[in-house]
Amino acid sequence: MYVQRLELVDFRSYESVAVDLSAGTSVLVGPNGVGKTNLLEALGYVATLDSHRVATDAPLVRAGAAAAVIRCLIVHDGRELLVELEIVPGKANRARLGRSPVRRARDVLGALRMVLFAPEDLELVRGDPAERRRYLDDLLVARQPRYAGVRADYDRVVKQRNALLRTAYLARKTGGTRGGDLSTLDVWDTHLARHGAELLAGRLELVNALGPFVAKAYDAVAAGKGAAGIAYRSGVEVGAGDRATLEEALLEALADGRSSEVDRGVTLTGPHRDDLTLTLGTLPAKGYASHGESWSYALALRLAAYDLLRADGIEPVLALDDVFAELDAGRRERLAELVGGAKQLLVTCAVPEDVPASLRGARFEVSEGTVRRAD
Ligand SMILES: Nc1ncnc2c1ncn2[C@@H]1O[C@H](COP(=O)(O)OP(=O)(O)OP(=O)(O)O)[C@@H](O)[C@H]1O
Repeated sequence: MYVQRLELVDFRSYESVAVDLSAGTSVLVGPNGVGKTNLLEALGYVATLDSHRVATDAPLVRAGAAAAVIRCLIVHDGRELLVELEIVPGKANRARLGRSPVRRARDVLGALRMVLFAPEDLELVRGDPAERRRYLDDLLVARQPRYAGVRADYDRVVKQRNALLRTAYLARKTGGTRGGDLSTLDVWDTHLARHGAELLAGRLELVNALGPFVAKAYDAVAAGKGAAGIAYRSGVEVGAGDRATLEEALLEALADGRSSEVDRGVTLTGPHRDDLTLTLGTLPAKGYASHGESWSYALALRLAAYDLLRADGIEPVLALDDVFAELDAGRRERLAELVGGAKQLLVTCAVPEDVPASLRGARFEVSEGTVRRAD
């Protein structure tokens, strides 16, 4: 699959821009702050309905504008598919697929498969568990878009269960009598266990499949310095990892933890509290790995995601934001070898010489608000 055209209206720094791309490598060149990452971020948003840089949509809309539009023409198996997203902060996104409106924006997930590596990915190694959960869930959805619905159902249940626990907690704290009714908590436990087990089973299967790809990618990126290993860390006993066992385990854990949840007014059990453990040799990467090792690990996680999708028969778009400036000459060449065969590779850089000659495909010059083909 590859992106043939990207159009943006009032997205980030762009009032209106259109970029015609092709399969193979495209290098987006320009000084710092001119809007190179904004272009990749827009594509990433089409792929995940999320920004890799911000948690809310408001910064994605050009300052002073009310809404942003991303239009993206994708070519997959020789067929063209147009995806259009309108982002209005505080409201649900409006989406079109092939010019027809879709009921929910998440129906566009799967139209564009993309793996984006960006400097922010260092947080995958050094940041909170939420970063690693998002990495897993985005990949889960890229492999099987139905998981977008599973995740949304699970998030809704946690939110409603939390609201119930919180209301009871506040009622108790203020000595009130209203709002302290927890009689529906059992029903919410059942919902949480059902949706949670489905999400958990998906993540466990994913981590199993991903492990060898992470080890291989780290080895390639860091040239044999230590072995990278990943493991899923769950708050419940996962057993064989099948849905029925996980549902039971979650129900049991919810029953065991009921009193502390009621005491604290929040849901403490479930996949929304889990983590992906990253190790280098025998040590955890977080807290132990050097800057360079952490950076290589983050890159390896993205390259592994790319390789796994390819092994599934999905050829995603690969985007590398500002990656070559961080690497010495040897590592640059090795990375170029690893990614050079991508169906579509998008690379950003401030200094064109940082990008190995073997990757010099189409070149685009980015300057404030404009993108110009330069070769
Ligand atoms: N909502 C917005 N409205 C207007 N301008 C914005 C908005 N969000 C970001 N910008 C501008 O976009 C620019 C940053 O663009 P981007 O991050 O794409 O730069 P870049 O070319 O990738 O830079 P670098 O090489 O430093 O990574 C900044 O000048 C910022 O002020």
